[in-house]
Amino acid sequence: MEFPFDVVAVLGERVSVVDQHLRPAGRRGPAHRGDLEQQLRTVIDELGKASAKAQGLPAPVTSAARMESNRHVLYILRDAEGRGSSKAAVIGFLKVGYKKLFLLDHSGAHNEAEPLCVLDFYVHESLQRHGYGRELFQHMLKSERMEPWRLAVDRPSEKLLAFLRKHYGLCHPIPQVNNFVIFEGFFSNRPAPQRRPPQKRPEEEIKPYSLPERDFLREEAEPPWPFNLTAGRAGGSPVRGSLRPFLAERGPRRPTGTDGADPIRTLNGGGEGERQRRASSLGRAGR
Ligand SMILES: CC(=O)SCCNC(=O)CCNC(=O)[C@H](O)C(C)(C)COP(=O)(O)OP(=O)(O)OC[C@H]1O[C@@H](n2cnc3c(N)ncnc32)[C@H](O)[C@@H]1OP(=O)(O)O
Repeated sequence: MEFPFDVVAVLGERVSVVDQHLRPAGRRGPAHRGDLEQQLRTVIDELGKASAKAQGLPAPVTSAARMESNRHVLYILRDAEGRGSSKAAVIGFLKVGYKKLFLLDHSGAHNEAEPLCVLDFYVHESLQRHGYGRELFQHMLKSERMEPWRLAVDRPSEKLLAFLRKHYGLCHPIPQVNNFVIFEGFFSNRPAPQRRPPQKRPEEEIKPYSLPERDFLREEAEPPWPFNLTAGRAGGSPVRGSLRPFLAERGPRRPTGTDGADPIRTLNGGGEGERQRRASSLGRAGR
């Protein structure tokens, strides 16, 4: 994907990491340069549009404005300097972020968790199946100190499911009632690597509970059973402290709750009647 400006100056590194401040680490030159900031916004908006088009979505789930209002991280991969075009080109991007979710384990018990989620992923059509997606994904895993089986994926496309199967052996999804997909190993007790605890940040506005990234694309307002039975609607759900401190203090982050609680908390196992309702609910789940 080419732009009428030098993306090397805009993005800096080959894989640039962008957070809500829209200032890629490693970019050369002054930190605040209006033209570079505007160009970065253009790059993010165009990538978001291309990804939405590739996935057949009615609207982009990634834009500069949405980045500013969420604690997500974008990994943007660019071409080598001077290869093909003197201005270099953008190859693709991967967007991740932590979300509070209710997830079902193998036994059908509900677990409250806050996993790192894959929210949007795109490689330019002309460059797919050349290993660039894997390069981006590997960079993200290393940077976030994350194992692939600990990720939740927001409504993965068939291409992404094939990608995860091929590169990470993720082929046994655990059925969920929301649109997130998790895989075998998500609930395993394999110890996660030690992470530096995040620094405290002032309280910020609390986001709706378990709100999938793409929910704004749907008209459906009511969360699926059984989550519509808890304290009212999504915004009224219980919240465990402030949201995870994010990239202002960028550094390794723990997958655990900020209150030190177990990151995956079983809510209930359910009785027989509940299991039957859950089974029928699972049958209704869609993308
Ligand atoms: C949560 C979400 O973001 S869901 C949306 C995911 N994004 C999309 O579907 C947008 C369109 N697709 C893409 O942009 C890319 O194909 C990505 C991002 C999914 C993968 O990036 P790529 O650079 O193609 O991946 P990479 O080259 O590293 O790996 C290739 C593997 O990915 C999978 N894959 C990539 N393209 C396809 C395809 N057209 N059909 C089936 N599988 C595919 C395959 O497993 C492939 O291996 P193979 O060629 O041996 O069959």
